[in-house]
Amino acid sequence: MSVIAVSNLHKSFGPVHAVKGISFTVKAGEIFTIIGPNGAGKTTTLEMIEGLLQPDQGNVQLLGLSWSSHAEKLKERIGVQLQTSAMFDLLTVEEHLDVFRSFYKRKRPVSDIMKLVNLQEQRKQRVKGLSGGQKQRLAIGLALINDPEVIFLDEPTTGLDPQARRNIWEIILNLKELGKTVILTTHYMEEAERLSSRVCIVDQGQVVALDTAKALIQQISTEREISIQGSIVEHVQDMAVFANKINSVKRVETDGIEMQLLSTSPEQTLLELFHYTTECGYKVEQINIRDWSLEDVFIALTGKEWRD
Ligand SMILES: Nc1ncnc2c1ncn2[C@@H]1O[C@H](COP(=O)(O)OP(=O)(O)OP(=O)(O)O)[C@@H](O)[C@H]1O
Repeated sequence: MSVIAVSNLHKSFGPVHAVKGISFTVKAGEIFTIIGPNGAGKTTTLEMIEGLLQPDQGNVQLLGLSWSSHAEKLKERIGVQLQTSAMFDLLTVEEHLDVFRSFYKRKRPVSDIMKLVNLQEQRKQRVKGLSGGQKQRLAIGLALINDPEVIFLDEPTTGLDPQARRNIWEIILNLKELGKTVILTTHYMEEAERLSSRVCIVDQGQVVALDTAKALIQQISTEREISIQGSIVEHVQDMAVFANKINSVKRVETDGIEMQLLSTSPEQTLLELFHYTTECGYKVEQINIRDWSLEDVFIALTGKEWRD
């Protein structure tokens, strides 16, 4: 069943056509990630689904309901963490959760939330003393206080250090374990690849691609890049001549003691190549098989470099 169904969403701000006909559906229990560069239209799309912005055109169905007829019901059933959260510097973590809890009929115990977002030790700490990562975890905790079925997280890890980012990833994966549906936006390709059930790549207000990260990556190429480092330039040149004759090898380039191959079957290519180097007594110092990433998908589909 679709928890979210958006069709043909459009939104302009004056002359800026920020969202140009976005459509997708999100299934129950998915971590659905909208990824795209700055200004791609991610937040605008999210805010139209969250009921914070009125679309100029198009339709949003959330939990089978629409904002125009069921706003109050929907607010009880969703949780929203905005890109920037206004908090009260002098209130503690626990006090924040208590205040937000009072806004809802349906609620989860504060102790549960503190455990979920790993803030038990900071429960008596005032917000002004929290680190960036802790503040962000509290913002997520506030979005969870009504035990929502659908949780919207708008760039929850932007600006955080790698460890703090990983802590948030863990929370998001736990939400999936709890059966929640999570809609996430991010700039970070690695994050999208690690967390998402499906990834929606957005650029200039439009969906460029939508699928699992694995399927998107497979779609751009069945070829893999293999880098090999030898020890003597002449040997590497011989290896390149040999590699060029291997059926599964589509391209060979050398640069000094480095050789790069594009292969449709890395295992087969390496097997044949090692057979050759062993026979010739050539030394191979290092091998690296590069995985394609979502970044490669973005570049292949838009012709643009990814700007993190
Ligand atoms: N309230 C607004 N008034 C005017 N222009 C806006 C407004 N909100 C967004 N825009 C413009 O709409 C476009 C899409 O913005 P949006 O914030 O949705 O992008 P985004 O993908 O979320 O970007 P970021 O990753 O930087 O948050 C941008 O060109 C932005 O400047």
